[in-house]
Amino acid sequence: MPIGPLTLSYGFVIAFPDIRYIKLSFAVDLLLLRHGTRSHLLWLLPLSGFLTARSTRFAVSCAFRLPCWLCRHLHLMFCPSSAIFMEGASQGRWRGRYNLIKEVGDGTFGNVWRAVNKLTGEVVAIKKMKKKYYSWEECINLREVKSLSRMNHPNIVKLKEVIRENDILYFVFEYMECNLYQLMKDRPKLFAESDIRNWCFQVFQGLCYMHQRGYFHRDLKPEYVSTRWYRAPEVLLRSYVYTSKVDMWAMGAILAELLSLRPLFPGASEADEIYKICSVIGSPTEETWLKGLNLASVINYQFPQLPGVHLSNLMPYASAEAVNLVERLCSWDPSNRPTAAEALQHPFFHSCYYVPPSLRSKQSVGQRGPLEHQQQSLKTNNKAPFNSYATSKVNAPPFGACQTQRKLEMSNKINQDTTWNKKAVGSYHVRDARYIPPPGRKSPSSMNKNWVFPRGPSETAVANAAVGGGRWRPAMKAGGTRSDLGTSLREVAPGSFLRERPGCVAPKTSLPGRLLASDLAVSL
Ligand SMILES: Nc1ncnc2c1ncn2[C@@H]1O[C@H](COP(=O)(O)OP(=O)(O)OP(=O)(O)O)[C@@H](O)[C@H]1O
Repeated sequence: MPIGPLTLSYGFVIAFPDIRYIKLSFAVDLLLLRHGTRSHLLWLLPLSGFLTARSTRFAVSCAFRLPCWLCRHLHLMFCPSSAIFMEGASQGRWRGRYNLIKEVGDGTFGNVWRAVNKLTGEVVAIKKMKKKYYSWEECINLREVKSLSRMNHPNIVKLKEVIRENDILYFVFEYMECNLYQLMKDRPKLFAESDIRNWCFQVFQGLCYMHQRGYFHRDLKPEYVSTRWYRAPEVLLRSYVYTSKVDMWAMGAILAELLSLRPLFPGASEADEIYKICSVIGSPTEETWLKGLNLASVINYQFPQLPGVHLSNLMPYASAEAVNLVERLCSWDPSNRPTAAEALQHPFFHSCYYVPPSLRSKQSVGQRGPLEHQQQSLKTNNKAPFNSYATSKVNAPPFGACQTQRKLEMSNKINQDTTWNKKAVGSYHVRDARYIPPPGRKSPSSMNKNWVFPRGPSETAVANAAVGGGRWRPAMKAGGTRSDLGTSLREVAPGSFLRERPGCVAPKTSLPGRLLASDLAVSL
């Protein structure tokens, strides 16, 4: 009789009651003990041997795991925020608590399932990590876990539980019904700007919260699409140090995409990405981004010399405020981009703030709502409401001051008879506006039919300017490909998303704009 190992494993049956094969083994061995080795029960012996071998293996592994288990409980004792961490076993068959409905996504690091909590009926997203985790320490030190467990904001997707069972790690997130890509892809006409304002306001609130706590997302994008399109130039040029301003760049690109239903910088490669940026916002100069020129020279890269276009040509139906915000967010120099807190003060978001009725303009007439009317009266009185921001930026015009100017520029530019404008404005007719899918879903060549960039001789030159000589730079997130900018840059792997639910109106009370922050990085 295999008494020794069994005695050991019985002990662990108590500690880990939901390990089913141990329970089974326990039952079979009891049977053998009761009936001795009666011949008609001899057939049970091989089965018992097999189960006992498993029990032995389990017992040995438990002996190794026990210290980790104790560590985790000590950790829980001293770190209350980690109450979301659960050893699957101690939760008593956590799978029994959730109904897995269907797989909704397959990321680099895990598969995501839609599931329902049987007890509460709550719909959740369960992400099963592909890599095995052999200790709790490994799990607790994961960037995703460390950062998300500290975030508690209505516009940041909630990490509800972290479960480790049989060395497999599961994250239970609140479920997001929709993402920006899904919203845009079947969209037959442009979104109302009030909707875009509402969504972005919420995302900026989430970002503000996150940035103020020393974290940034660094992989904001509408969905599972090319991260490159939203990647800030300092990252493309492999700056050693980058900050939360990379999120602000991405938000500029996303806002523009929402306003026009076309990606703003749809680069087919890294070199092409920089080319696209130059062709939209104009090449950087010593005045606009000296540091960027230095970064480029370090990797032996030469910017194409392009004048850029007025963003209002690319989004002719966007308000001057919206265009101005995109312009500010997509500044070459990160220090010229507003912070999330500053962006929330931008005139584009004025109507998102509640103004008590007593302070609202008495003359609010016509079709404008009182808030919009008040905003309008601020404009006509030429009061830049947030002068502190405006004066702190030497090169940047104050938000309020530029509005009239931008409107004039916009109407002039739309009438200009250039190939760029003709094509851009023509393709932006509201009734024809359709989302241009990312290359993963449609080939870049077919995409170019809809997204026309001025092609000059420099484009090939830029692509060919992918020369060696640059140093390898550590990327903040592993994985990826060889850079076409010459050095072995590791691409910032896609990691996380911007989520929002459609149909929300009141930004302060509803929760559509969520940051799915699985790729949070700590600010340097
Ligand atoms: N909380 C959620 N609610 C709804 N769907 C989600 C949620 N989290 C993830 N998904 C879906 O699962 C997919 C994979 O998400 P996941 O976070 O694993 O990886 P990823 O960040 O998209 O990709 P990668 O890991 O390759 O960067 C997403 O594209 C999304 O469609």
